[in-house]
Parts: sequence; C-alpha cells; structure tokens
Amino acid sequence: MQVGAPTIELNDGHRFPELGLGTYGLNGDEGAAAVGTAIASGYRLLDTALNYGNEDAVGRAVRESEVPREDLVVTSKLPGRHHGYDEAHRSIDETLGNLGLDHVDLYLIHWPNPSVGRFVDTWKAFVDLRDSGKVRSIGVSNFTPEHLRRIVDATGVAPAVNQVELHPYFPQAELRKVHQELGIVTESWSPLAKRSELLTEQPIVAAAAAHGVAPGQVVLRWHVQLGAVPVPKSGDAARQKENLDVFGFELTDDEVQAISALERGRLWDGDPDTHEEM
Ligand SMILES: NC(=O)C1=CN([C@@H]2O[C@H](COP(=O)(O)OP(=O)(O)OC[C@H]3O[C@@H](n4cnc5c(N)ncnc54)[C@H](OP(=O)(O)O)[C@@H]3O)[C@@H](O)[C@H]2O)C=CC1
Ligand SMILES: O=C(O)C(=O)[C@@H](O)[C@H](O)C(=O)CO
Repeated sequence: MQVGAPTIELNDGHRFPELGLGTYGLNGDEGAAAVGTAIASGYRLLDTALNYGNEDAVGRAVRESEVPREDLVVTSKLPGRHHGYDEAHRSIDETLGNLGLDHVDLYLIHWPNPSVGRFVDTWKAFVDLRDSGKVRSIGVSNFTPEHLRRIVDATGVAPAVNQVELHPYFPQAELRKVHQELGIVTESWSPLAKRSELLTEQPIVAAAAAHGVAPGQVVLRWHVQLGAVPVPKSGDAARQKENLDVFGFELTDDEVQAISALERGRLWDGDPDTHEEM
C-alpha cells in the first residue's frame, strides 16, 4: 500500500517523495514531537538545515520513529559560513552529530553566497561526500541558472535537486525549464507563501470549492502538477495530514493557469545573487 506521497526518481537513481515536511521553527521537544506526528501520518521527506538549529529535534524524531530509517529521506543544508572544500567536510560531520544519524539522504548548499565566492569548491566537496557514504544525494538551494551552469561546468555533476522559493506568487517558470533541461528536480520552499493572504485568493478559493478540499491543498496540488516538490511546514497534526492529502484529486489546466497568473515576484529578501545567508 502506498504510504504518504508517491515518489519520483532523482538523476542519481534514488527515489524522492513528491511532498515533504518543512521544519523551520520546529525546535526542541515540541518540534521533535511535531516532526514525529508528521512521520506517523505518512511524511517520508523531512527538510532541515544546520542554520535552523533543529537538526537535533529532527534527528530525534527520526530515531524514535517506528518507520525504518531507510524509508525516510532526511535533508539538511550547509550554511554560507562553511563554504569551501575542507569546511564542507567538517560541516557534514557537525550536521550528522546534531542529527545523531550516520548519513543524510539529501545534502544541499543552502545559498550560493556569491560574495563568499566558494560555492564551486563546496560543490566539489559535495561530489566527494556522495562517494563517502555520509550523503546519499547532493543538491543545492537558491541557485540561479548561472550558478547551476558554473557547478556543472566545473564538475560534470548536476545537482539532484534545487530547492527554491516557489509559490503561486512566484512560479519560477524560467528556472523550472532550466531544471528540466539539466535533469534537476525543483523543490519549493515556502510553498504556501508562509500562509500570508495567498489562501484567500479567488482562483484558489474557487478551486477548493470545486474539488471539495481546503485552499492549502489546492496550492500544494498546484505544485505537484507543475512537477515541483513542496515542503510545507506545519507544527499542527491536522494541518500536516491535510497538506499530505493532495494525491486524490486533480486540478484542471484552467485552474492551474489561473493560480499561476497570481504571479507577482519574490516575496522576501531572497535574491540569490545578493542574499547573505551565513
Ligand atoms: N532553502 C531555503 O532557503 C528555505 C527553505 N525553507 C524550507 O521550506 C519550508 C516551508 O516554508 P515556510 O517558510 O515554513 O512556509 P510555508 O509556506 O510552508 O508556510 C508555513 C506556514 O503556513 C501555516 N500552514 C501550514 N499548513 C497550513 C494549512 N494547511 N492551512 C493554513 N495554514 C497552514 C503554518 O502554520 P502551522 O505550523 O501553525 O500549521 C506556517 O505558519 C521551511 O520550513 C523550510 O524547511 C524555507 C525558507 C527558505
Ligand atoms: O529558512 C531558510 O531556509 C532560510 O534560508 C532563511 O534565510 C529564511 O529565509 C529566513 O527567513 C531566516 O530568517
């Protein structure tokens, strides 16, 4: 029986769930409990980062879960202050120590931090880390087409995933096309646009009524139909279940287009060419 989200194949052959749990803000005992309820309700993809300060909570939920470790896809991210070849090798050890796990399933460069000027060296380390067994799949986050081309040209290795800001206000059509050309899976951060007023937008409310689902489910289904993997964060067990339950209905092409037409651009200070995330 299918539990949770269906899976797709990454460019390295590994399977990857079509929807996961964002964990930014899920810290401490409460955070670990919330991640635990998500796993129990069927989430298999978890998204954390060294900079979230909650790898310990996420790792605890994974270790205490009854779901076998090999069924879970644990993602973490390397911060800007750890860019560099040797630094990346040290950073993964810190992350694995925090998680209390012997490997992560997906490791991402959190931001390109072009001002640091070391994301290519960092990517070279990621390629080697994949061979070390500490990391199963490697990817990036917040990379533009130019950043992607630089790391692919330097190593011949395309990331399995690029996790980027993506929601109906910022559908990222051009970047998604580049990902398709390079065989990179698009993962959507802040897929619900951090709740905001998105869930009251007319095309979303109308589609929710037409399909008998909640507005958040319409938004997450829109991601899935674009071919992007959303990682909505919720600390609430009922909303976690609702967010995962988006594989039993289909939006029409008109509905998808009407939702994409809400486009207005980036919502936060997240221009990858200038954002400083250390
Ligand atoms: N790579 C990067 O640079 C970044 C990565 N991320 C990742 O993406 C994840 C998700 O993004 P995030 O910024 O958290 O924002 P989201 O778009 O996932 O929105 C989360 C907010 O929506 C609420 N919410 C969740 N489900 C529903 C629902 N069904 N109906 C109504 N409200 C709902 C949550 O509240 P409640 O918890 O109470 O349900 C929370 O306030 C992060 O947690 C993180 O893992 C985020 C930003 C940048
Ligand atoms: O949440 C993340 O993954 C980030 O990259 C953060 O920079 C986030 O965007 C934030 O708002 C931190 O204050």
